Amino acid sequence: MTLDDQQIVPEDRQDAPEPSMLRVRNVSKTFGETRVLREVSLDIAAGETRGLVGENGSGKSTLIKVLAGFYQPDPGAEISVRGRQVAGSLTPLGARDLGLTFVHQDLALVPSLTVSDNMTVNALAASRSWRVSPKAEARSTQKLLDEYGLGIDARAAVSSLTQLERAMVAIVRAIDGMRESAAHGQAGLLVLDEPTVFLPKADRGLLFDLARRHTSDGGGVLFVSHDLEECLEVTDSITVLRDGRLRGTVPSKGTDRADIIRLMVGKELNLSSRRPTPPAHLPVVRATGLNGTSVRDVSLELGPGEIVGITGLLGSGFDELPYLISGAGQGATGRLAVGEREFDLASMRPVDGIRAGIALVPGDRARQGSVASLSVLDNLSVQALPTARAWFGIDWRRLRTVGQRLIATYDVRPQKLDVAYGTLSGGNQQKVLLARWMQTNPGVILLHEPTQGVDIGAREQIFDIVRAGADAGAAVLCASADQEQLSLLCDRVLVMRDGAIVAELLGGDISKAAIARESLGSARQSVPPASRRAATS
Ligand SMILES: Nc1ncnc2c1ncn2[C@@H]1O[C@H](COP(=O)(O)OP(=O)(O)OP(=O)(O)O)[C@@H](O)[C@H]1O
Repeated sequence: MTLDDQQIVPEDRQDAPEPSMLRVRNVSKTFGETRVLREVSLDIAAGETRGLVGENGSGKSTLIKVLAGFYQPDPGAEISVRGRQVAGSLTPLGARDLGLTFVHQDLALVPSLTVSDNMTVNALAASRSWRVSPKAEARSTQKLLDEYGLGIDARAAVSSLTQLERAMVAIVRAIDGMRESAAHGQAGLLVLDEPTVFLPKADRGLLFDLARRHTSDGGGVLFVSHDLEECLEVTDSITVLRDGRLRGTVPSKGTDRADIIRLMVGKELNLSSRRPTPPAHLPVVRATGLNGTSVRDVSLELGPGEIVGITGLLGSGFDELPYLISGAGQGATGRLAVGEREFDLASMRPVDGIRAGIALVPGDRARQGSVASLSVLDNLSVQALPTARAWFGIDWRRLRTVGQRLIATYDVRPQKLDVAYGTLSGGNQQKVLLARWMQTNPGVILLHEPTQGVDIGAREQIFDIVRAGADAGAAVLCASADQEQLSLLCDRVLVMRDGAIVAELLGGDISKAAIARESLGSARQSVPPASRRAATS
C-alpha cells in the first residue's frame, strides 16, 4: 500500500487537542551562516509514541538538543509541555522540570558506579537534603527494578551489566524520574534518541515494553531512529525531517518503508540487492589460532574481492575480530598472513597492519577513528600525510585538492573541509572515515558496524564504497549485528558463538532469517578453520 498524500499531515495545520503533551511551534536553529532547522512545528499527544526520522544531517539531533535545552532556538520559537509554555530560554534543568526526559545513544550511565547510584544520581543532584542513605537507596532501586521484572541487582556495578541491561536501567531511570508527575496524572515525554542502535533486534522488544508502560500511564514517547521497519512497528505515527524542514507526519499503520523513504529523500530510492559472488582465488588474509578477550582459537581466510560478514550475539566475540586482524587487539595471540607478509599477533603493532595494506574502520568512530575538534580536512589527511611531504614541509595545497575531491566523491555533507569533524552528523562522519581509508587503496578492509546511526540513503552509498573496494580486489571483513546489512552486502557470512565460528553461510543461503537462526542456534561443532570457500580455491 502506498501513502495517500492526504494522509500526510503538516503539523502546523494539525488540529491537535489542547493542551498536547508536547507542542512545538516555529523552531529554527542557525549555526553561523547555516540554518539547520527551519520553522519546525509539531504536536505529540498524551499516550502517543511518535517516531522521528530523517536522513543524516536532516536536523533530528539538533531538534532534540533544542528540546533538551542544550541549544537555544532562533528567536520566534514556542515550546510547551502539557500546556506549560517555556518562558524565555529552555535550560537542561528546566526541560526536566517541564517533564522532558532523554535517553541518548550513550545512555549516560557511569560504569564504575552501582545501578542504584546511577538511578539516584540525578535525584540527589536536584535534592536539597544533605542526608544520603546508600542502603535505603539500594532498597528502593531494587524494588523499582523488581516492579519492572528486570532481574537486575541494584548493587551490581553498571560495568558488569550486559548492553541490554544497561539500556533497560537507563530507560527505567528516565521513566522513574517522571514518576512523581505521573502520579499526579502529568506523565511527561520520554525522548529515546537511538538507544537501541547497539542492541541486537531480538533484545529491543524488552525496551519498547518499558516505553509502552510509560504511554499507558498517559506519558508520551518520541523515538529517534534510522531503523524504519522498527520505527513503523513500535510507533503510532512518524514525523519526517528533510533538510531541517518538517516534511509531514504519517500514521504508522498503513504506511510502508517506501513511503517514509520518499518523504525522507524526496524521491524514490533504489535499494540494492546483493552483487554476484566473486570467483574464488588464493586468500589475501590467512589468520590461524586467533585468541583475544572473547575469541578462542579462531582461524579464517579472506579472498580478494570477497566481502565476508562476521556476526553473532553480543559477547560471542564477532566484534573483536576486525581489531585482532588489524593488530590493534590487546593481548591477542595467533598468526596472521597478509599476502606475503607474516605476523605474530602477540608482537604485531597497528602500524605493521597499516604497512601491510590493512584499513580498519572502527565502530566507535567518536573515540577510535577520529578527532572531533579537528577539521574534516585534518581527519581526512591523517593517512595521506606521509605521501604529502614536500621539500618545504607538508604540501597542504595538495591535501586540500585531494580532500575536496574525496568529500565530493563520498558525498560528505556539508561539502566543507574546514568545519570541525565533530559537527558533522553521524553518517557524514562515517563517510569521512571511509574516504580517509579508501584513498590508500587498502588490500584488506576491516569494518565494525559501518552503517550504525546512518540513514538509508547514506547506507546505500557506504555499501557502494565497500563494494567498489572489493571490486578493486580488496578483501573485506564486516563485523556487524545488523542482519539485514549482512544479507545485502556479504558474499559469505560467518556466525560466532562463545568465541568460535560455528556456521558459514554462502551466497544464496544468506538471509536475515538464516543468520538469526545460526546466531541463536544450539551449541554445535565449529566449522573447520579455513573456510569452505577459501579451501576450494
Ligand atoms: N554545533 C554545530 N555547529 C555547526 N553545524 C552543526 C552543529 N551541530 C550540527 N550541525 C549541522 O547541522 C546539520 C544537522 O545535524 P544533526 O546532527 O541535527 O542531524 P541528524 O539528523 O541528527 O543526523 P544523524 O542522523 O547523522 O545523527 C548537519 O549539517 C550538521 O553538520
